[in-house]
Amino acid sequence: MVKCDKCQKDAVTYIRYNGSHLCQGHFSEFVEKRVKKEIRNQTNFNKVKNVAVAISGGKDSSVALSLMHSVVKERRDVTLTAITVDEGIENYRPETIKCVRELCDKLDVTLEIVSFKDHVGYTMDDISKNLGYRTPCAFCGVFRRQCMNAVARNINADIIATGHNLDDNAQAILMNFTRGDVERLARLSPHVRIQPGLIPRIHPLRQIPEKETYLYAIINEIPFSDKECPYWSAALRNEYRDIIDELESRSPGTRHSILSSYDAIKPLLIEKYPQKDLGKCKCGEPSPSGKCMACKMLEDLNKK
Ligand SMILES: Nc1ncnc2c1ncn2[C@@H]1O[C@H](COP(=O)(O)OP(=O)(O)OP(=O)(O)O)[C@@H](O)[C@H]1O
Repeated sequence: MVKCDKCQKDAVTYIRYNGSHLCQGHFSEFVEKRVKKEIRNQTNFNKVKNVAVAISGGKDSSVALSLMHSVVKERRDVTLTAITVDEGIENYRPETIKCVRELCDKLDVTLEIVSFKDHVGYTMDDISKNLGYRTPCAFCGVFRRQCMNAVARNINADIIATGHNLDDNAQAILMNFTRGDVERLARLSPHVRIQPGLIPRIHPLRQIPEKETYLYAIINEIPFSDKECPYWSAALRNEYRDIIDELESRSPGTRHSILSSYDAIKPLLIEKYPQKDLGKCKCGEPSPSGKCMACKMLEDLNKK
């Protein structure tokens, strides 16, 4: 059995991009150190007093909530709330919500659940029957972000932490580069600019590969669901996931390089694409151009 590089215990994993073998304890420490550093870098706790974590019940957001909880519990001046959006996806969301409740009970964190049905009038299963030229994920992403933002604003959250990991971040960066959507690159979260009505989103797990969050959740007995969304195969992201996986397997460390290149040019992107003042849509959500995307999509759906 291969031993841990830091002690005499058996290794549970090999980290290819830095060549280390780690036991359970040292692996957990390796993850926690980087996540806590990211939380500190992305959050100014002198100003942030009310933290929301968007949790779907998957491994990443469940790990994000657990680690945010371990940072926040040492601070009496900061409150933590979990937010879950119930999109109305049969055979998927009910099971994941069960896991969310279990974790919130375990950590004693207040949970706010908001449903598409109540917020936009349709479940995702209803919407999937009337997609038109759009993919289900196009609707789901827009409505979900709107629900998350509205709830976070209602509870006076200063930030929303999501479970986006290193793979998610590298995919988003590559996707926007290859599409030539440079302006959107400047706006990717973690958000560094504060916009009225839009609660900034942070990514505590942005340095952690997906496989590591999975292992961390298992080792630390964090309840989560690994059920897959039935609409997953339609996600545009999947193509970029395959490309990045291939690059990473040939050249370990590629995902970290994509992220650090992006971080190096982000200040220049922000300078080139200065923040547009956000107006307010009639629904109350911030929008750069009058009617927000969610209202436009809803109008399309109502016509059908
Ligand atoms: N239904 C939801 N309710 C609350 N937050 C959500 C929901 N779906 C996604 N999120 C947030 O957006 C992040 C990225 O979404 P994604 O679809 O990749 O998550 P997932 O695969 O369902 O689960 P996870 O990222 O937790 O493993 C999640 O980590 C979570 O923070």
